[in-house]
Amino acid sequence: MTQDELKQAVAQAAADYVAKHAPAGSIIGVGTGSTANFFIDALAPLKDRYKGAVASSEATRLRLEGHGIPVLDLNDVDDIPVYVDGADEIDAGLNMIKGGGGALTREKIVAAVAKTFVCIADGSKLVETMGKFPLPVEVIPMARAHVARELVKLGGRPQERAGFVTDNGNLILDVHGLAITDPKGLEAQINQITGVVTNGLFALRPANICLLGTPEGVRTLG
Ligand SMILES: O=C[C@H](O)[C@H](O)[C@H](O)COP(=O)(O)O
Repeated sequence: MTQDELKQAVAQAAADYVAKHAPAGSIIGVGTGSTANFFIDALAPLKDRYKGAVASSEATRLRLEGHGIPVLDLNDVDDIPVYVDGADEIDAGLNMIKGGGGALTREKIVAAVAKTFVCIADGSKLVETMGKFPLPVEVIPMARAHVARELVKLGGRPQERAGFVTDNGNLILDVHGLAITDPKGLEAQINQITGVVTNGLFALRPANICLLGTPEGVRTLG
């Protein structure tokens, strides 16, 4: 199976999960990225069952609207039963690195509201120790040099993502060379650096389940 076929399989499994667990009339949280895009396509046939979706990025908003799925402002929503999103890396504890597409902050906000976070990923994303994928950190532009110096003190090699601006008007530092043995501790520590908006570790709010695409079928973790 190709990587896209694995992503499609987990996206369909997530749509089936939503159909089973999100009550009719509820609002679905939708992540960002290539795997989340397959999920949006799989969700489209179910759209009349739900009130709409909350999008974790402008790209996701456009794709949802392209399918005729109403997109709601998170400030008008109290309850998101299920949030579905991809990951760049995930470990056995369902901690994740996210933000390869730069949408980490809005993803973290939607995930904070959601009751259940369903991570969808092809098998290549499952790792023993996270950190091979450079950790994205969203930074207020005037704090770039200060935050980079602080990240070096933590043992990382930050690199500005060239020419990239987040949906929130900020920049991304991708931090190379971290072996993340304490994901919760590192997530909290990086978020303490003045000028950091948030970082791509999802360990303080990990996924609740992961639907993992393998050539043998979709495995459920968690
Ligand atoms: O900012 C992007 C998101 O965190 C994505 O969910 C993550 O990068 C995974 O993307 P993909 O499904 O394209 O591998």
